[in-house]
Amino acid sequence: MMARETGILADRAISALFETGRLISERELDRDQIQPASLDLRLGGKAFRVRASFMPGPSHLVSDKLDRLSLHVIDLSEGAVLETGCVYIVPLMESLALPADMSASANPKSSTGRLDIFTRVITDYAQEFDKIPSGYSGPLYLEISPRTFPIVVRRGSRLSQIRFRVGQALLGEPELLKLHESETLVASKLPNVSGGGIALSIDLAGDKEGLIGYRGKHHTAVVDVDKKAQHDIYDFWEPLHSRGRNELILDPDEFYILVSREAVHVPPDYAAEMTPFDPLVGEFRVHYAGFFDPGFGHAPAGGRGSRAVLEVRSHEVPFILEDGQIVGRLVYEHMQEKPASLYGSGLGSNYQAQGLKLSKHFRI
Ligand SMILES: O=c1ccn([C@H]2C[C@H](O)[C@@H](COP(=O)(O)OP(=O)(O)OP(=O)(O)O)O2)c(=O)[nH]1
Repeated sequence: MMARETGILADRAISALFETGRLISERELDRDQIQPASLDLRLGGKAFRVRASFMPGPSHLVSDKLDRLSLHVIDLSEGAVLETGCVYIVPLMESLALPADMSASANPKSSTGRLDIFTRVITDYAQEFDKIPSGYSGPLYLEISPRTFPIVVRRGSRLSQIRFRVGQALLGEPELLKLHESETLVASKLPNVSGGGIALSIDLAGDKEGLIGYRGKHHTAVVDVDKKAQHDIYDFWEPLHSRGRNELILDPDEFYILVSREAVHVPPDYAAEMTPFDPLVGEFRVHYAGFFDPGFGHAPAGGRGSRAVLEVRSHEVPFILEDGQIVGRLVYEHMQEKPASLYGSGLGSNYQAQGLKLSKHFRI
């Protein structure tokens, strides 16, 4: 099939960006750094502990702000602990020289969101976080603020990811409904399409044992972001069980890992993104709206029945979530072309065919 002109760049096109000097990295790429529709971004060698988060604004470089706001510089070459409640800025190894018709957007990796590590990509002259305007040329920085667990990171750790886009690629509602009819995007009897996205609701009925989710513990040991299956779940998480009512009272400022009631499907020619549910409907939100890869939940890629894992917080007031309540929406975009490798097929993918799944750092 011919590549579309507009759309999200697939793996091959991301590799080509390196070859043409549109993407520059201070070190050779890691083997699995290019994903089906995104590139993982790597931390550089130092972290700046800053007093507070900031936006550079139209007339400032990030480095200008760091000169003013940096309290201490931390060497990441051997690894260092980033503490909860503190804000750090880390220059990333990758930088950009995008063509005029190409923009990009960034998001925490799902593993980062599941650890409640708040991250946002910042560019020079930025007026928005995680958005890289068309034609941007310059460095990338990552703001990091661990919320629940202190973490160990090092030069090369991958916390955030970036997607590249040519033109406008978002599916309108009629197109989204048509795709849902042929491909079942969200396995719901009554698909709810509105606000440009298809709704996901929460499962609070639980599994056979009535497990509905996990609540992060406080004052834990540190999590090394680069190590898989290192930690015992129960040292970091309190399991939550249904007590018959299929509801959960969200405690403000606690962090919850929950799961969607519906299975989710991203066909190979599309990429999806979860957007938080309208906060006007309740003072809670899916905290880290994330990227969903082409092939996630796709049966030929081993994904049948994959649910979406949801990272949920309530703000200001306690809030009762009920089984089946809408908590987020998936928006879909066209890929420019089908990726060479789909999510779940030989990329070391951690979450294909997942149910209620904590991040890869924990062992059962
Ligand atoms: O809020 C989210 C975001 C994503 N996902 C799923 C869909 C996505 O395709 C998959 C992997 O996401 P990502 O690539 O961001 O995670 P990762 O940490 O890089 O894991 P992997 O190593 O499996 O790519 O997790 C969720 O369940 N919930």
